[in-house]
Amino acid sequence: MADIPANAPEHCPGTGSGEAGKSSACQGCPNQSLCASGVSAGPDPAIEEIKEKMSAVKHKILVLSGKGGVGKSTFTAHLAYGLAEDEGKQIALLDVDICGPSIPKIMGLEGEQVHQSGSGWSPVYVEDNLAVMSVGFLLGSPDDAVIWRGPKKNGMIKQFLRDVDWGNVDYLIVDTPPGTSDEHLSLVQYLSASNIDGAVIITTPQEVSLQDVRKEVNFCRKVKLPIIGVVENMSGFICPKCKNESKIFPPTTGGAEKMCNDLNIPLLGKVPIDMNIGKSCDMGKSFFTEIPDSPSTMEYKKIIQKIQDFCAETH
Ligand SMILES: Nc1ncnc2c1ncn2[C@@H]1O[C@H](COP(=O)(O)OP(=O)(O)OP(=O)(O)O)[C@@H](O)[C@H]1O
Repeated sequence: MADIPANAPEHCPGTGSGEAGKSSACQGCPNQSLCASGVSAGPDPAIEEIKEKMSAVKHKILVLSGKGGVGKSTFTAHLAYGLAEDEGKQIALLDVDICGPSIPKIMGLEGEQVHQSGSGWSPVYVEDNLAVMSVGFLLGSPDDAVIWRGPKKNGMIKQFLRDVDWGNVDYLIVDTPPGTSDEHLSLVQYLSASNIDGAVIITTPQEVSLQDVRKEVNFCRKVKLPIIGVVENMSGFICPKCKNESKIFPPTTGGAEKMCNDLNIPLLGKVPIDMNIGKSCDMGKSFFTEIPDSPSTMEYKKIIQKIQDFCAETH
């Protein structure tokens, strides 16, 4: 008997049917590649196991972007650093940017490996209260390419969510690939029973990036993923000498602010360009400790506070 998901399009053939993901009714459905991969045929016992594991994780946040290169992984790393400043809180960062894992480099963890213990895969610790897991830890060299089809990516995400020994966690932050791909569908499928707090979407002020954010917002709405808000990154450059601001990527359509107003979603903040951000990331160090008084650091921290406030209101 075919199982019809709640957000299915009209004439959905159902996840248990041979037509799942392949019929004309599936075109444009956010679940299409997931259904076509066959992972949703029949109840997946991993969902219950993941739900059990995730019951020890208080807040879950996905970091998304429409385009690549807009600063999503940099933001994710600094969200984790910022939250971990409260030593009483346990933070976990999961990098599921399977084809381009940059978190190990940004956080100075290149060459680290994952160890298997009796209670699962042990994550790599940046601080006592900041644990990281990335597909990058499973590759032989940072130059190795991951060329996987949907079902294999789905299997890896399942393992990451079910088998990593995070312990009790206050915030799990997930760095995702740009766009909406197999990885996003798998995450939503596996975490849907586990109360995701919501998604933070990163963009630059340019229309070319904002256009893809609108798609991202549609995706979130279709799969019922709450949107915590949008971060406009690389939002101008403040000259360290004269303090004048130059718009390096001038918005032609009103930038993220207008888009957020139009779509009725919060704009969490605008992070200016700071050349030292790239430098800190290349050195694998936190920009917050490297340049604590940068306008970008201050804006990041305001945004992190807003995200904490959002999560505190949800549960
Ligand atoms: N506010 C900023 N000011 C200056 N440089 C920045 C800023 N934010 C990010 N960068 C730099 O921009 C580049 C891209 O950032 P990042 O790798 O985080 O993007 P991304 O969106 O995760 O890309 P992808 O999804 O393709 O991996 C990096 O070199 C990073 O150091």
